[in-house]
Amino acid sequence: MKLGCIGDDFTGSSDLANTLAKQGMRSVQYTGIPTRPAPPDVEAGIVALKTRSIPAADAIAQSLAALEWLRAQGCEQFYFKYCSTFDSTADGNIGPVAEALADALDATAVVVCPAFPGTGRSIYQGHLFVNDTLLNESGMENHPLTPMKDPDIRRVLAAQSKGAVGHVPAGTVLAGADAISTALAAEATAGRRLIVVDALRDEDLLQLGAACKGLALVTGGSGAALGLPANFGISPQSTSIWTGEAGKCVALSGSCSVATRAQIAQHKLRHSTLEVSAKALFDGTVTAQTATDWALATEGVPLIYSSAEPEIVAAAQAEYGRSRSADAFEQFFAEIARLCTAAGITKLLTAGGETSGAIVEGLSLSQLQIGPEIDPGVPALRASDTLVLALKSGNFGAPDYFEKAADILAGQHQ
Ligand SMILES: Nc1ncnc2c1ncn2[C@@H]1O[C@H](COP(=O)(O)OP(=O)(O)OP(=O)(O)O)[C@@H](O)[C@H]1O
Ligand SMILES: O=C(O)[C@@H](O)C(=O)CO
Repeated sequence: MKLGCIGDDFTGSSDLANTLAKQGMRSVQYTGIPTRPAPPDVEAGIVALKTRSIPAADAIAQSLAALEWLRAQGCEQFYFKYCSTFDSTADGNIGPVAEALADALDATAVVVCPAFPGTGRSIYQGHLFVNDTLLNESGMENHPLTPMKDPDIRRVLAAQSKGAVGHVPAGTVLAGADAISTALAAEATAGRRLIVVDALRDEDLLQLGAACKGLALVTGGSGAALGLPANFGISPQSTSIWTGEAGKCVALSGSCSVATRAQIAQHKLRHSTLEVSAKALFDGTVTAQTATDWALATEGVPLIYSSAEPEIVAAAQAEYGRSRSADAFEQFFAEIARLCTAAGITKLLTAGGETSGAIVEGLSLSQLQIGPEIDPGVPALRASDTLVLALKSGNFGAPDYFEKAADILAGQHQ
């Protein structure tokens, strides 16, 4: 294994695996830390954790354990994947985990770059944009678990970190890999170890990738990984043959992101949907069993969702508690996934990083093979001979995502 990756959530890990696979790396996504060595042909191992919004000390401990396993596989470079919208709480966990990994690896210059131009995320003057809006005006300010209220990534990171935060501005990035390398070294010499790097275009990320050759640790969204495979002499190639699965597809969404809500609205035009409110969940009016029974009896691509507008989520959190309602929905969806697969469902679509993490863990899926890209950042995945799935990050995907994803999981639209 050449590149060892640690993802702070499951959809984000599949986003990174998708990028590396498209760039030609033989990539496998692991659910948590594997207990056995990886086969020798795996070039990039992505250990997916669910550490984005847990206490920082737990996130550090799990990330260091993942690092240890990846080191034992012989990796030459390590990558910490977090969200392209820098999702984190006031306590972390991006800064604390990045610093702990840097300590463990003796890394003195660590790139911090959540840019992902393919999905509209760019960084200019240390500020993160989602398309043409600043992060804190993009809808992310209302995120149920990690509301992002400050677009200045340098300031957000500094508040979570022990050390000073550096910056490589766009002017330097546009000058290319050598200029970026020099600037990274200068920031490191000045004692600024975590260094936010501006990036607007894929070309900037390819230059950044070249500048990262030889650095022990790189951190970012999936975009900052774009140029890393080339450092290992690996070039883009077409992905392996995807055969898909016959049978029924069920979609589950606990994602309250703007993009998911638009996708649900579009899906409703042609398919049946079942909305589950926090009240229905806590009252027991809807259970995982009744929701599963509904899905199994419904034609098309049935979608069960708790996704709701920010005001509805805020009211549920006020009544039932933020983490209690999040946990209850996550366990609800995980149980539906277990019941569905036990009933012979072969295709699952899940929306939302936390939701997808709970489902993948609930199904005890140990590793995922990367298939074709459905939309930027979302690959089709094969979990076993009888189960394929796609884990969609909240704000990813086109409005027709659910129907398109179901088709691709079925082996159509190739
Ligand atoms: N109606 C609701 N009321 C309160 N909490 C909810 C509701 N629906 C979902 N949740 C919780 O909100 C959280 C949504 O986070 P999740 O990561 O799944 O989606 P997302 O934030 O859109 O995706 P991503 O993290 O990929 O951007 C989950 O913990 C989920 O259980
Ligand atoms: O980087 C992203 O935006 C996604 O891969 C993700 O992590 C969202 O949860």
